[in-house]
Amino acid sequence: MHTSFTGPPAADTHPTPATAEELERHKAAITRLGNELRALVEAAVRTAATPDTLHRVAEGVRHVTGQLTGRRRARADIPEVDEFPAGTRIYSPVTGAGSPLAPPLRVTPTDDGLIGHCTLGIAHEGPPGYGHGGMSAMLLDELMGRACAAAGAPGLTISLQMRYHRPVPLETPLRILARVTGTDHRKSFVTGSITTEADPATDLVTAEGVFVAPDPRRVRALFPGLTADGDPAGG
Ligand SMILES: CCCCCCCCCCCC(=O)SCCNC(=O)CCNC(=O)[C@H](O)C(C)(C)COP(=O)(O)OP(=O)(O)OC[C@H]1O[C@@H](n2cnc3c(N)ncnc32)[C@H](O)[C@@H]1OP(=O)(O)O
Repeated sequence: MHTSFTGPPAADTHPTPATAEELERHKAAITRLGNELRALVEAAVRTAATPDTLHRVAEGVRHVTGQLTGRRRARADIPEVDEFPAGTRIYSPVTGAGSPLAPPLRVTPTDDGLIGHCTLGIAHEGPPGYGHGGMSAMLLDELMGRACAAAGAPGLTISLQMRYHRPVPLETPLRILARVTGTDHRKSFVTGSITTEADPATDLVTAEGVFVAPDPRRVRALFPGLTADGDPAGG
């Protein structure tokens, strides 16, 4: 089990979860906080509250933030609830239930790749009422990278070619697909697309990417939180 937190224990924290049940409890708590944070972010970018109210809320948020800064994981640590690189990434800005940045994208396998489902909010806006192009790239980069991992060749993006055919509507259920189309040594070639759930025949965004499984001699340096066999470090 990976011990992901460092620094002195604080009085308001609990010991690192060790059992599967405790890990599930920890995941549920992280997810609950993520849900509340996403609601806060969406409310913050939508509100028409007065400056006085915004100042008052900002004070409250500052107080809340102060409750989470006592005990932190180090930058490259892999959270113990994660299954890196192919499974749960609980703080991923794309799929992470615990990240206020993530829609979050829910990923399931298909016959030949992966499918993701999410709905973008006003916090992800580019053109008024539509998704930011960088969000589309982030959704596709993540799902295409996960498709490589699901195919047994986890890798990092070395190129991502985006094509924006039509704007991506906000507050509309989306369907994202990713599929590995070929491999060449450590390289995987991957395609992806974004459509709405309601009209899966109309591509809004498509992408072609190349992902490279890092040279095994470089993996340790790139990801110090992993052991040589690819499992999270820490016993
Ligand atoms: C455990 C996994 C966890 C995987 C964890 C997955 C998390 C998914 C996250 C979502 C996806 C991301 O955001 S990924 C983050 C964005 N991407 C990155 O930061 C990657 C930055 N790039 C790198 O660090 C490096 O290029 C690596 C590690 C990917 C590859 O380095 P390497 O292992 O030393 O490999 P190297 O021998 O140089 O290259 C192998 C082949 O790929 C080609 N190649 C390498 N880099 C490039 C490049 N930038 N542009 C063009 N081609 C390139 C080389 O020419 C060579 O082709 P040939 O001569 O054999 O033909």
